[in-house]
Amino acid sequence: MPPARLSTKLDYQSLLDKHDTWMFDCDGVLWNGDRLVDGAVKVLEILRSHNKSVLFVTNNATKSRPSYKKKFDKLGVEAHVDEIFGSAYAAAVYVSSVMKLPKDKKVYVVGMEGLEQELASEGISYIGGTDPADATLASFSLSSFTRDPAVAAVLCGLDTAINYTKLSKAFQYLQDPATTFLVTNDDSTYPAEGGLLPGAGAISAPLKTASGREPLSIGKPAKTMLDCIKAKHNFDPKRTIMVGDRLNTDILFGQNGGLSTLLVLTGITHIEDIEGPNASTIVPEYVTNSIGDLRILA
Ligand SMILES: O=C(O)[C@H](O)[C@H](O)COP(=O)(O)O
Ligand SMILES: [Mg+2]
Repeated sequence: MPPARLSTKLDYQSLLDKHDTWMFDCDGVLWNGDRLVDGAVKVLEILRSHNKSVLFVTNNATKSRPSYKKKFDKLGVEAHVDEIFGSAYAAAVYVSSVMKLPKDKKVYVVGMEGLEQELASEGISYIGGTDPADATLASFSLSSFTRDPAVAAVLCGLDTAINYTKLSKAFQYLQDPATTFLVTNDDSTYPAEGGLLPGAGAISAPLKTASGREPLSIGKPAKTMLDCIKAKHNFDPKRTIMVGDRLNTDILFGQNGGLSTLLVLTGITHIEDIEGPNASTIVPEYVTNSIGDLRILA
């Protein structure tokens, strides 16, 4: 069944009446890079004025929840830290609460401050990440590498300072099948301001190729992220809607969780991805151009 294309005030009013909890993806929905989508602030205000629960669910692992709160504040978007769920947070919770990584073990991180901060918040020891010693474009020599025997997992997320040294070190650990291979998410591209950039999936791809291993992906569409939200918020899946810009993460995440799904066309997905001969098999329930369209409810 094709998605319902929202257009009239009645369409948006009906969506508002049917859903108490609104989960918003961030990149490509609320903003692209640091550029807000037109109407995003107003729409969130309208939803809150109707006593709707608003949550933010992002696969972007570059920031911790407190760091995201600073971005929300800087952009003038009302958000509370406990409404924000990022894949860095979900990955840290997974390592601590699901893997139950022993205290004498460590994680080798390919990623940025967000991942490090969330791991630290969960009491997880890590190496790698933004370690200045790894921030080099020099070629990598194994003669200068000493494996840390405490490393029991490799965790890879979006790293805009990726280099051969980080990939080489992570790969050393991944050659041991006992080392757990985790990625925060698999997004192939990142919807930045003005266009697309390589996403987290493009950062972990070299490790998958070199190791021949498939990692466990924590972020959307996996249920781990929803489990993290359920641990902090009560919501009725039947009266919850996931608003996203990527079919194989946001919309699939919503479908996997039994949520309604609203696709917006301000990020990754274009109308030809859901209509016509090359349409995806992942079909959102609703589609609208932008979350700004919901300003009609003002
Ligand atoms: O590359 C990535 O990690 C993702 O493209 C990006 O961060 C997605 O973020 P989201 O759309 O889930 O907010
Ligand atoms: Mg997105």
